[in-house]
Amino acid sequence: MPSLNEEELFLPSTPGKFKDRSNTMHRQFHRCFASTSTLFLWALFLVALTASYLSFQSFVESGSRYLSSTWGGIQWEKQVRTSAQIHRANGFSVLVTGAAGFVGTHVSLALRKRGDGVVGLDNFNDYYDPSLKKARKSLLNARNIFIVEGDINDSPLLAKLFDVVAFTHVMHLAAQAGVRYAIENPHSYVHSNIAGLVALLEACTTANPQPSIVWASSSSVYGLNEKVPFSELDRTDQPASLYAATKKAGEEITHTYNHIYGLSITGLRFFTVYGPWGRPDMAYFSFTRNILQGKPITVYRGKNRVDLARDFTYIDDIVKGCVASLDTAKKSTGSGGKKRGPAQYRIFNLGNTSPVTVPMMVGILERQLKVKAKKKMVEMPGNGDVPFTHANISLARRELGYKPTTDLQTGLKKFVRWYLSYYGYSHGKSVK
Ligand SMILES: O=C(O)[C@H]1O[C@H](OP(=O)(O)OP(=O)(O)OC[C@H]2O[C@@H](n3ccc(=O)[nH]c3=O)[C@H](O)[C@@H]2O)[C@H](O)[C@@H](O)[C@H]1O
Repeated sequence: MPSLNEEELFLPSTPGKFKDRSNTMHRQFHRCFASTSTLFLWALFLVALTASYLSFQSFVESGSRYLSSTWGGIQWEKQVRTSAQIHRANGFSVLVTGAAGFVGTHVSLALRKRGDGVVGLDNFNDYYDPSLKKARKSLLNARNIFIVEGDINDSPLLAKLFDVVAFTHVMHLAAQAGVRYAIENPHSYVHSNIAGLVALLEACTTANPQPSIVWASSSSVYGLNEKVPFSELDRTDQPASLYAATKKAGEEITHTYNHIYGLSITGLRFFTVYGPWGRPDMAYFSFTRNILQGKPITVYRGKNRVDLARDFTYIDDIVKGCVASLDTAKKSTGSGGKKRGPAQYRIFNLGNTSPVTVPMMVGILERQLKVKAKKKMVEMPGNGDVPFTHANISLARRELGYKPTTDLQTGLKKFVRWYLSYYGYSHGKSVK
């Protein structure tokens, strides 16, 4: 049986019909043309199929990003706008980064209390117990302050925030804190204190209007300086920790943005801030916990058994310094990403001006808690600590009217009262 040729394969057979050879050429041409256009149609179909598959994929991806994202959407924008609303004459709308942090929470509350609009931003990382940050968030939510959950490195998020609200000020407190933790996790400092800072400044630069920026530097920039008290005019090129180095870098970076883009910048060098809702990684906080739980505490000592000392500064005094900085900040001068004139650039020490040694701080805690600490005196490990800090605050006093009023005894009393009410205290064991 003869096999079917290609022509027959693709044409329906017409049994009993004579095949007219005179039309063969024409038919072949026609079929050839028909098969080319079929191929073309197939190719077109495949291209269309691939294109729709790819666009479906990107739709699915963006959709899932939207669904998994903690920000965005009409409801979210409404919450941001409402939170940013100003409730006093000539008030501010302030973006507070690190709003669920220790200082961020207190500053946000103070601003809201006087009628400023406040939108918080915090990534709720687990450097220390995130449940404390969530509790601070609840505190803020109860005062109608909305906290956006997100990272300062998230440029689309920052752009969106500035798109939704014309912030007059940014209070930038988000950072990787802690002096000694930098040995364990150096990259976290670069991520938050360098890359995150740059991402924020970029967003502020292109925002219209550009906000004025007040941000947290640190007393640690004075590093190994021996001349006391530390003045803003002193050298700051001998950092003893990566934390200090990133804060110092922040001062240089903000200066660059001030110079090129006209951003108004105020950097605040905080001196060992303490108080209610504080950071559990700090000595006064972890000592309190250990003392109550009957656990030993490690007290570092300097060379030749010299006690370490800090210019411990109470949170309420720091808040006053932050708010005064916002109040006295001049407007940024840039617009459309371009500088239009010189802009304000300031740096202030915010300390207490009366250093206290660490063993004295422990003594105060013992008296407040009515429990004797099990002290282990250990030579200060060379992991970033400095032997003492002491702020000269003349500049802040003159320019901001800054005047700290809380001594360590009074401040720790308030802290201990908060600690016991928050964590509870039963039979020497702290709960929660
Ligand atoms: O001013 C700042 O810019 C920084 O202040 C804070 O750093 P510090 O002044 O180092 O505070 P903190 O850790 O409470 O140690 C206090 C004292 O206790 C000693 N210390 C500490 C721990 C310990 O186990 N034993 C001990 O003796 C220790 O040797 C030190 O002498 C912030 O954490 C930091 O984020 C930054 O803001």
